[in-house]
Amino acid sequence: MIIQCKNISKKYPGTAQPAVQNLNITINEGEIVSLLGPSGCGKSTTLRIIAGFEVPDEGEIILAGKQVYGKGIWVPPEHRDVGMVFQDYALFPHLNVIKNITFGLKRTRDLNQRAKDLLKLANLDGLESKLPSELSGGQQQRVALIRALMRQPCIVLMDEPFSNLDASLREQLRVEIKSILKQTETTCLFVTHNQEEALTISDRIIVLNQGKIEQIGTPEEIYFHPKSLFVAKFVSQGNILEGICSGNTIKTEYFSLKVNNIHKNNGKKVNVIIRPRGLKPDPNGLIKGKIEDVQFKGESYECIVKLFSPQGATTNFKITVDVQTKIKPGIQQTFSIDENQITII
Ligand SMILES: Nc1ncnc2c1ncn2[C@@H]1O[C@H](COP(=O)(O)OP(=O)(O)OP(=O)(O)O)[C@@H](O)[C@H]1O
Repeated sequence: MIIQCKNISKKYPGTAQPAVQNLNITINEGEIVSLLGPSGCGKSTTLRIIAGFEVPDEGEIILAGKQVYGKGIWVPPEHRDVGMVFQDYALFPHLNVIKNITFGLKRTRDLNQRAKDLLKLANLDGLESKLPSELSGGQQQRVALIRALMRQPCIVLMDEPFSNLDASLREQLRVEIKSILKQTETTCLFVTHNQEEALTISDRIIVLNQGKIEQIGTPEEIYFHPKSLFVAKFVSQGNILEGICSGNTIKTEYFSLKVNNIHKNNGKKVNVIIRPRGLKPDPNGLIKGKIEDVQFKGESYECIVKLFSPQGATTNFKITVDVQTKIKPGIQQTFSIDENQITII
């Protein structure tokens, strides 16, 4: 185990709520784990506590088997053996690439070889003598990662590493950074508020809400089996309807669904979460709606559909359909439900 955080809590002076509360986190060697949550949920505080830039009020932190906080011990950041990668790259502007990545290290033959290998792996070979200002944002972020890796830290901590880049570059860099981390067998904890980013890059995701852990799991577990409404809404952008179980049917205000294994909930209220691909245009479908908005996303359309209840109520659903689907704003459309895209909580 590379990181063990036990019952970490931190409240900043003068604030009403703790920034993080009773966090228990373990990260295994070679894992890429993301801390995912909305602004202010405590992601950066958690990362900074692990790095040693913030001191928690209580708990214990063990990094690569060494106690760095708790039981009367506090190890300063420079002795924690962690590498940091920041949103704004934090490269030395007056030093070229090779000097940036070897800064503060003894230039031995082994070190030079390591620098060469890592630059090649990050597709930066040939750029050794360039200054940061002569590089693109994606190249600068890869230099920042290589600089962290040069010291062979037990873990790399990344705080929103992609957020300064535009959307297409961000997607490309995610793939490149993941590949570098995996090829170097680096353990990594990274912070993001972007659910798509967390789903694509992580082996496991820790979802934080108001300083507490909502759920920890693989991207698939978090996406397909959210344990709370918060996770369902935040991670899978699910549409939520209240329903009542009756036999193997759930009745909602807008439609009824046949669902297996819900007999034990007979008569109970549940929440039905329908992910964006759960409502499918179907000429034989029984659910009626009106397309309110259509956004082209390249591989798919993201649409807002207004559903009508028999009693005259309406609600807006966010759905995703393939680009082959004939859909445009203003049309009436019938839909069916894809049971694989539903979670009952
Ligand atoms: N130095 C500080 N002093 C007082 N309160 C702070 C301090 N740093 C953070 N906070 C508060 O602690 C809470 C958690 O902040 P934190 O920055 O960890 O959240 P975050 O999830 O990283 O948010 P963001 O994505 O916006 O950076 C917030 O309510 C924030 O206002």
